[in-house]
Amino acid sequence: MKPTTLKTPLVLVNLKCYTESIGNGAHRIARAAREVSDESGITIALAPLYMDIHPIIHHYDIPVFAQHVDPVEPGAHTGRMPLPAIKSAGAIGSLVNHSEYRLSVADIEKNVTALRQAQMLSCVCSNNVATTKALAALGPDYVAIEPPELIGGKMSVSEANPEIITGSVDAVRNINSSVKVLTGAGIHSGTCVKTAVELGTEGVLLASSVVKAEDPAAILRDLVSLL
Ligand SMILES: O=C(CO)COP(=O)(O)O
Repeated sequence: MKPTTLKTPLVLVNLKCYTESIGNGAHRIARAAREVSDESGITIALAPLYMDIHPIIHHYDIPVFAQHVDPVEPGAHTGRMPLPAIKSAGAIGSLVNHSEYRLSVADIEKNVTALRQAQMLSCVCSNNVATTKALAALGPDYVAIEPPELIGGKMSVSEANPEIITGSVDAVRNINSSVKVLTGAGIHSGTCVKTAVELGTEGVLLASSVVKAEDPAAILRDLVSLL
């Protein structure tokens, strides 16, 4: 089987657990992502709640990541989500170590290795340049640098902390140039996305500006407009 790859630049929307992401809300965002992706030719991937992975792929044919995967083998566990379950639902990869779901280094490594062995994509989240260096050494497909203090806010990482983006891009290139860098936190406009890409990233990981928008297609259109 060929390893999964995604065209860059990548816009990855994390639906988190927002009210707007539940049930029909997830379909509303997926429909918008399909529409804007078709119009623009830009890859828009989603990370929905687990139960929406399969329906979103089935109805909208969009690349889907899980928001998290548990570093456990299938077996006698209760309430966990082993990797083969997200794979069988159709996910092409998973976020790992999101700032809202931090893991130990040992568990991050376990997830990155398991995803690679399953020919799925790992997108490991990082909070600063030092952590980015350690995570890049694990060889994930993506490191997504998201300063936690900017997550969910109105000021984007591209505006507030461009140095963390360039620092992460440099650090990753020095450690493992095959790892792609995404950035996120507060991304809300085409200018934020353009700046992130000009600073050397392969795209963005974002949430609230799309998920909480009255018209998700309009904001997605703006986000990809300068690429
Ligand atoms: O945490 C994020 C994406 O995973 C970023 O969230 P916001 O786009 O809401 O700042």
